[in-house]
Amino acid sequence: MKKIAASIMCADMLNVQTELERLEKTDCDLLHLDVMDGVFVDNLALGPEWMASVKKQTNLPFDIHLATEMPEKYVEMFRFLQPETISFHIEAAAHPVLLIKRLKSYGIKPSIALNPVTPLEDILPYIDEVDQILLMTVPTGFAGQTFQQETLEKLRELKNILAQRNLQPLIEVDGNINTQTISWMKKAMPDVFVLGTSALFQGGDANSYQECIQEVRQTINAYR
Ligand SMILES: O=C(CO)[C@H](O)[C@H](O)COP(=O)(O)O
Repeated sequence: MKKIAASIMCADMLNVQTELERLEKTDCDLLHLDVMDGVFVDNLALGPEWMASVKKQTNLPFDIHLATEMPEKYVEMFRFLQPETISFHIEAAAHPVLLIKRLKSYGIKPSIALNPVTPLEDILPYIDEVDQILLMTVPTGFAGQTFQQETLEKLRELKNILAQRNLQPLIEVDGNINTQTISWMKKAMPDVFVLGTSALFQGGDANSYQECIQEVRQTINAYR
């Protein structure tokens, strides 16, 4: 079953409760939460206390993306939220194997993230240890960017490698994900689709959110 994650940093931040209520009425599967430290990326986003308040208002499982240096430190900071998944960047992790083990010991699914410019080779030593691979389709850091076409080849290559090695971590894609960019992935469909400003959060209401998610699901199903 393919999963849809709503990227809450793209929501109307002055009306978060309403946004969460709208998402609860859809068949969205996950809440994607970006942590940005102003160092790994030139942006700041989403702290642990704010997320704790969000958790009280939603039943959606948390899919946390650490767009940070020192992911080891941030895992300790965010683990109390009991997220389903935490993604950390291969570019930032000092000891990926230890971090993966630690996440597992906390009952959190480890996910390894990579930016469009990062070669796939950098994550290959770890792909048999993780539950998910987060393939960024724009440079991590900002909403509203343009899809990087070269990530399509990376996606195909990753799918081939996983098939050859008989591995089944989920592939998550994030960055300018909408029905058009999903249609470009028809040769290699990912498993988890993060929806931000380019599909979901466009100032609509609960109905338009559900329509958007249905349309995205139809597009995914058309190419499976
Ligand atoms: O990854 C992100 C920013 O780096 C956000 O999670 C978000 O998904 C961006 O979505 P969009 O590109 O549709 O605005």
